[in-house]
Amino acid sequence: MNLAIDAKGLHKKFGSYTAVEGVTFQLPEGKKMAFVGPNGAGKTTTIRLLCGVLVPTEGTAFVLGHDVMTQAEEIKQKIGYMSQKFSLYDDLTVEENMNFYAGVYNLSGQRKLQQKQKIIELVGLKERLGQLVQSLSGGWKQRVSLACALLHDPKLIVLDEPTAGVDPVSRRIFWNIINLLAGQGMTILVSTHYMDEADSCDYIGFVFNGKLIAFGTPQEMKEREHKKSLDDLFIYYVEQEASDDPRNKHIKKEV
Ligand SMILES: Nc1ncnc2c1ncn2[C@@H]1O[C@H](COP(=O)(O)OP(=O)(O)OP(=O)(O)O)[C@@H](O)[C@H]1O
Repeated sequence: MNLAIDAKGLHKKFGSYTAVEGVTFQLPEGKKMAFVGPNGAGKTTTIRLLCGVLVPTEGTAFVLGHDVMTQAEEIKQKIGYMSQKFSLYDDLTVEENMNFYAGVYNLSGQRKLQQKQKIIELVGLKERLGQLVQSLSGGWKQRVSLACALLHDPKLIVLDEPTAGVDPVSRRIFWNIINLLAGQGMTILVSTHYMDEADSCDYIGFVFNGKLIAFGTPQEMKEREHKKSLDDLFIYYVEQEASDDPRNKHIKKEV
């Protein structure tokens, strides 16, 4: 089994604050995984560690066989990363944004043309190419951002809350594209607050207080803990974690 991600004991401190604490998991190639957790739990920081954007304080991680400590540039060239804020240029058109990202990934000539054409079709952007990004709705911005992250044919795409604040129809269209890519063998890591999105993934990691408090397939976790839904399962894990940690006694009452 080839691993797309192999993380062991990842820690990240900002000053004296620990944002990520001992994150360990393995994601096989070709699988879909969701990080689920409340705001501030450490999902984005973990994602940024795995994408080679942040350097871990402790621990190791290999992404597509590359070490996050020493081969961050190789990782950035091989993965597609869609950050929470979409990282698009508002005052450029859709196509100009795609051209910019083609440059970032060193695409030129025939290959650039072919890749652009393929992705425009996949994501359904043909009618929007000349439109300024600032005039697009959130759903369209999300699709343009995905298109930019796919231009270089990455084997792994990492999506940080891609559907936050997006309408249900756009959310459905977006997931149809993601599932098409997964069907073609692409590995997907996505962070989300939507349990239905997480439930459709092969693996789920529940993140709370900087820790990966549970990891597994949705089915096996629900069966193991005798829970009907992911909501119940998540609350169960958070309560357990909170009751183990005297600093979190209040959480038990709140959830
Ligand atoms: N550069 C930084 N400097 C200091 N603290 C940071 C920095 N980046 C993140 N943090 C803190 O680390 C914690 C984890 O943040 P992170 O963005 O990873 O959470 P998250 O689970 O992605 O939350 P959200 O769902 O709101 O995006 C938060 O308390 C945040 O304020």
